[in-house]
Amino acid sequence: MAFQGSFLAINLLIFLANFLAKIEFSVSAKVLSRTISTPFNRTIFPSDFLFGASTSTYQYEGAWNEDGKGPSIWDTFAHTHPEKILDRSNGDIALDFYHRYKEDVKLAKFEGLDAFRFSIAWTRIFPQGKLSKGVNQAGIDHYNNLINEIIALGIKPLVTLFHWDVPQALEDEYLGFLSPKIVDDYLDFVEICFKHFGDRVQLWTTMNEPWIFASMGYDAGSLAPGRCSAWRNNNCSAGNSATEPYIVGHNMLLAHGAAAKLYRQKYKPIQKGEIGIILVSQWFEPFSNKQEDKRASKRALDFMLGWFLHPLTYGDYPRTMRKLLGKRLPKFTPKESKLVKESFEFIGMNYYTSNFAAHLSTPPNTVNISSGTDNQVNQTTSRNGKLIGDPTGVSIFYVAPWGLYKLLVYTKKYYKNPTVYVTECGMGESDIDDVAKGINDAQRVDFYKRHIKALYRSFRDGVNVKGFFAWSFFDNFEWGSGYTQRFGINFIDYKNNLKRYPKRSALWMKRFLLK
Ligand SMILES: N=C(CCCS[C@@H]1CC(=O)N(Cc2ccccc2)C1=O)N[C@@H]1O[C@H](CO[C@@H]2OC[C@@H](O)[C@H](O)[C@H]2O)[C@@H](O)[C@H](O)[C@H]1O
Repeated sequence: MAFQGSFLAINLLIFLANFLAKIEFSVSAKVLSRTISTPFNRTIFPSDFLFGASTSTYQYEGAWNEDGKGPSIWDTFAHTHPEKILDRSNGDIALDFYHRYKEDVKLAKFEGLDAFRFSIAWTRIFPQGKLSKGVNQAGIDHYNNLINEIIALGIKPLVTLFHWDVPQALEDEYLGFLSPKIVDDYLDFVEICFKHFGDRVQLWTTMNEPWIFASMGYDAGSLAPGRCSAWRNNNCSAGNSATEPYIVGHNMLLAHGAAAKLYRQKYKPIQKGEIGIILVSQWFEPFSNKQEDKRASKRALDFMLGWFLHPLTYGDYPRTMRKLLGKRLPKFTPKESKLVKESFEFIGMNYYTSNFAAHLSTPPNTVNISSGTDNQVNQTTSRNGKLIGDPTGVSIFYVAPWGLYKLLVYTKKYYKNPTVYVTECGMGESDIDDVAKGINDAQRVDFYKRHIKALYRSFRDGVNVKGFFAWSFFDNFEWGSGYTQRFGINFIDYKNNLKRYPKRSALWMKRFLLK
């Protein structure tokens, strides 16, 4: 197998890692004393703190039409809109994780991971999206085998039930999450998962990043299903960037609430697991000490994190959204508000980068309206000529570990200190094809050292954080960027049978985890 085939390479890498790690772990006491005592390894966190790595179906599995799987909107989107993918690629094969998961999970074990996050493809379970159109036993078998492989190696599965791959059949029938009809079909799907996998899965998340799905899929039109207003000129066949993101976000919250209610009433009493939802936010640093910029920062956080976490915590959208959006923002009925409020045991938080937030002096655009500008914030990545953080291979991401700390402390302060798992955190490089260059990811080692220290500071300051998952376990299909961006702690050689190679960051993680 590819992993065994590169075992010699790994031994050489371990030697390199040992040499480098002696440098990287001997962080000077002065530097650490300001934040944490030496040594810098997992023992500074509680023994049950989970360190893991994250993946997702469409970005990893491939086998897009194998073993009875039906098409998702991502299969359709990537096949019909190759122009929206930087390298015109798709996830038909991806990393072939569908067939190679046994060796891949063994690599996760080798690297010392406590937990492994993956998502379940709705259309492997319901090829036509709904129970009445048939259950695909081969899909159930696949995820049973994957979960059994993970458990057998003593690793904890953290399962994402929906990572953007809506069944195409439901998009065709009623436009997917634009319709409240999806709640019942989603509920049938998650119930099959609870029933068949819940005896071994203790950490469930209902969906990944509703903010990105709603904003990129229905405002920008850059991700599936690729809907947007005509004025965006983004080759969208239909859509309304001013209203559809909020309709979709609302139905996602209702679907989440219904799933959480089902789990808590019917499965949790027996299976004793926990259910949450995965949100994403940047940190928004006020551009200046001016009150208007501090208000802009709060507004930006309301429109990205609060859009979902405020209803989940308090039962309604943030006041700023209500005030600025008026009728464009759906209302919760009393029953819906009750369904959504406190409908989680933990929050998954995905963090990548920070922006400066400044008051927008120009009046809002009242002609070409989009959810992306509704917050009336001028977001920048530099201030007075100084970048917000070190640049990375992804033009919109800068290294800002302090932003993770601030975001977590903000969540503690404004959202009742929920239990949090950082379910994605990572950086990307671009235009790397050479294995030797790709595995020597010194910046990513520095990225993880700095972000785990920031995480520790938040933990020490009372944030109820329970885990940290790297995005991503492997380089993978990065949506609109295709395979041009690499976020993995393990390298994929796309030019040589998708061979896997641990990067320096994976070997650093292994030593940090004392494995
Ligand atoms: N990155 C995010 C959201 C970050 C929000 S911050 C900012 C806002 C925004 O529109 N984008 C672009 C974007 C677009 C699509 C997906 C992700 C990110 C941002 O990165 N989510 C996670 O990002 C991971 C990395 O996403 C990459 O981020 C950089 C983009 O250039 C690239 O296309 C995307 O795949 C995905 O692989 C995971 O599936 C997804 O859960």
